[in-house]
Amino acid sequence: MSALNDRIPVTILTGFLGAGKSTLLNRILKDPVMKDAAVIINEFGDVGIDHLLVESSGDSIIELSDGCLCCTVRGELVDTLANLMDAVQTGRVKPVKRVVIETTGLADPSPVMQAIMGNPVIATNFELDGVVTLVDAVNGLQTLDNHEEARKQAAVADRLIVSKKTMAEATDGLEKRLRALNPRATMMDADSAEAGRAAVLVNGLYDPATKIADVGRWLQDEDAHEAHHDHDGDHHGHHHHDHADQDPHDVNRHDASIRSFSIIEEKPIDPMALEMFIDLLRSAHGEKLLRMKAIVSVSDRPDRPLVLHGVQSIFHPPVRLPAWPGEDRRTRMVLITRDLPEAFVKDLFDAFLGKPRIDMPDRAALSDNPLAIPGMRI
Ligand SMILES: Nc1nc2c(ncn2[C@@H]2O[C@H](COP(=O)(O)OP(=O)(O)OP(=O)(O)O)[C@@H](O)[C@H]2O)c(=O)[nH]1
Repeated sequence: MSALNDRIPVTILTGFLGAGKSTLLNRILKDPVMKDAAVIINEFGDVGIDHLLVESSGDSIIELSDGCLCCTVRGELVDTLANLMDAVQTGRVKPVKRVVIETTGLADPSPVMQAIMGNPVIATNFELDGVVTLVDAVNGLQTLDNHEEARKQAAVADRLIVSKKTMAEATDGLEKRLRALNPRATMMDADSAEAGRAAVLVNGLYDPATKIADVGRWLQDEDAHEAHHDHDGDHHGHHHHDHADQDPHDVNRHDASIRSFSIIEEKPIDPMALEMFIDLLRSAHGEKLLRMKAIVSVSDRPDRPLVLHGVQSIFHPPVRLPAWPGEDRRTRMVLITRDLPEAFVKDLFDAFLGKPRIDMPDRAALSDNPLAIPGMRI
């Protein structure tokens, strides 16, 4: 198959134990569009019952053995995806248009995302499309308090789906907290009709068929936000918004280390500077980088933006879009970090762009990093 053009989108469906992942997936699988989808379910515990709950099973439901996705199953997930690809290519199973991975409730989603992006064979054939996270309205707040994995699940989501709302007394607190943790994810109720449609699984940075990016969706309210906070005094030439930083009392102390912010740059970026910036970010601060998505104007081909996305130190091979998806031709990056302050990342970015500040090291001082970025040759 011709790589890159035909990559199969993979959606990760996550959410804490009992949040309603299987229930929602069952509904979604009834959507006729899902007949060409493969579902991979990661079990935790000895008895694999989830696959029995997923009613429309058949050949396309694949179950991983029990175990934590972050260690043993990561290799198994790679093997499973490789086998699936092989089965499709040799005609043993019908072509697959989408893969859904339902994670165990206890999983940190990052290793799952990395399994898709980090292996060259897998990344040639599959594209991480997005992360859909279910949050239970009854236990959600408490789960977020008690489990780092649950906070990460919510922070990296493209879509947040709140389940069991009818059973909860009030959901304002939970929704506010999810908003602070992840200002850009679209939020919906599990009970709503739209939550049960296959379209909830589609969150990609661009459509793999047309390569048209949906930047508006992944930047969410960026424009609305800019209208309210016009940072006129921003002498670095790009705007920034730390959504989680509005009111310190708004942010739960457990969530305080997780940040979501954007970097916007007007001028096209020198490819070497971009490469070095990403390289340093991922090699030196990878574990703090929960997620990054970017559409970049690169100075060698400013008419054809580059889409980058990564999780921790692992990045998908960059994709050149045929054209800009809209009028706005600025570089836009969205980062979700943990214990990595916005100001630090922005100073780093400025330094690589050749905008050093008096108290900051310049690009030359930062660029003696020996690590190369696989797939980052642009
Ligand atoms: N009222 C209500 N109940 C729900 C909803 N979603 C799930 N449930 C119930 O919650 C329980 C757990 O749902 P599952 O779909 O098994 O949850 P899960 O996230 O797959 O659970 P694990 O696989 O254990 O992590 C079941 O009894 C469901 O019927 C919802 O939106 N509303």
